[in-house]
Amino acid sequence: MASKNVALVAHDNKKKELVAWAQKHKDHLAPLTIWGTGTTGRLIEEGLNRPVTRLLSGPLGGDQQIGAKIAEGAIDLLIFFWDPLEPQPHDPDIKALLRIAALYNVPVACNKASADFMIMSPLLHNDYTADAPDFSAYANRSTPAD
Ligand SMILES: O=C(CO)COP(=O)(O)O
Repeated sequence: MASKNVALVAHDNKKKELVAWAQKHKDHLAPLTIWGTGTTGRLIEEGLNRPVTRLLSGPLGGDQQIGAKIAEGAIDLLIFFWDPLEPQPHDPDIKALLRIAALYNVPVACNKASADFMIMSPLLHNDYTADAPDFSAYANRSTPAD
């Protein structure tokens, strides 16, 4: 079975929390391929001492790159500790990332408790595959498969 892919993203005030969370769940993360936005990815790499596929920093387009990977079906789980107390310069990109994850039926954890539930779920570690997104309500929208 190909390894599953998890994207880890955190805003600056939440980075320490995400690194500590990742260290706590090092064993659960071990079989997964980890993706991350630029700065988060570097901190996770250092914190776990293992490679992370790093994209651009969020404000420079990293959220959009993660969103594109989701649209391509490359991400199985998004853990995104966004900051509920501080506006970000790239708020539209953050909204877009959360939107695309909802659209493509990708599980999203936005805080430690939901991340705990998801990373320890047997569904993630067995051969569960989420339903493909159902676009039938949007019959006029074309996709490359049409
Ligand atoms: O801004 C981010 C997510 O919206 C994260 O970007 P960095 O990981 O580069 O800080």
